[in-house]
Amino acid sequence: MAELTKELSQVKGDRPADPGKDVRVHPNPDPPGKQPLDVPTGTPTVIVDDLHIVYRVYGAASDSEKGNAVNALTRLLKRQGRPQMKEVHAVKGVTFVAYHGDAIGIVGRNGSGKSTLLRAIAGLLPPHAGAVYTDGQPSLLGVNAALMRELTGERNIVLGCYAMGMTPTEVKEKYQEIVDFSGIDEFVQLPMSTYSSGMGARLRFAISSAKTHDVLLIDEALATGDREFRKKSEGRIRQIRESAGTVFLVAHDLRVIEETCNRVIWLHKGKIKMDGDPKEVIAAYNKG
Ligand SMILES: Nc1ncnc2c1ncn2[C@@H]1O[C@H](COP(=O)(O)OP(=O)(O)OP(=O)(O)O)[C@@H](O)[C@H]1O
Repeated sequence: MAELTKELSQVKGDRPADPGKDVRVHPNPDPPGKQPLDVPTGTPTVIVDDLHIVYRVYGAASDSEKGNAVNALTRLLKRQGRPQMKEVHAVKGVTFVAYHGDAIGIVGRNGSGKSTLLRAIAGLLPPHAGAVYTDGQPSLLGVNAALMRELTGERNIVLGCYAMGMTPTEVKEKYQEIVDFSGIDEFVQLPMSTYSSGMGARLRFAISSAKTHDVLLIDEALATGDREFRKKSEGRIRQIRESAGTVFLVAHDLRVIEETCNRVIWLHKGKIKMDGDPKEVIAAYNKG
């Protein structure tokens, strides 16, 4: 771990000092015998080092109890609760380095750990083991701009922009652009509870992408928009990449990934099965 941290600071040392940036580290104690990650030179934005994420579900039935009425009755008669704790090992030793300008698509079957990985990079889930190092503040689309259903689109835009750290002047400058990009028109004056799921997703994307992000994490947000909005969103993602950010994109629509990303990571049962050129990885994923 110390080796990795040293190498990261050496890589950062090659670049001009940027006081606005920081390196956030979400480490956990190394498992014994772990080898340090071999970090290639360049300008990494995210380093995921042998990351393990484990969910703990309290009160969950163990496998032997599932659907077993006798067990349920016995527990009831003995006045036993269900204290069992079940662990779900969602991400199992994932390691990779993302660079400035990367747009990385993450593919995998349902339950393979895609959303969990994004949430861990965003710092929303603590590692069980391993670590995530990020250069700057990662933003998970739709979470950082925490929108409130009972408030109007207008209020959500203003609050969402403030939540992302914009100044009042920046909010004023960006407001109309966000409304136009989202395409929600006069609905902006109505509470978000009146929006369709597609409209909500469009507004969320418009707010979140109005700010230049160091690391933008997008989880299926493009899936709900229509074709026209998807095209606009892809253009916005390209802009973010060009402004030297890094984008992670989870989408079940492989066309979106292929058209938007320069690299694809295939997760299978919590592990990386393949990491590389979008065409090659998607072809292998479609076969396997
Ligand atoms: N809050 C949670 N509590 C317990 N287990 C969870 C939780 N969230 C996810 N899991 C489990 O972790 C594993 C990975 O889930 P995750 O949502 O990351 O997969 P995914 O690849 O994003 O799936 P999908 O394509 O269906 O969205 C699954 O086994 C899932 O059941």
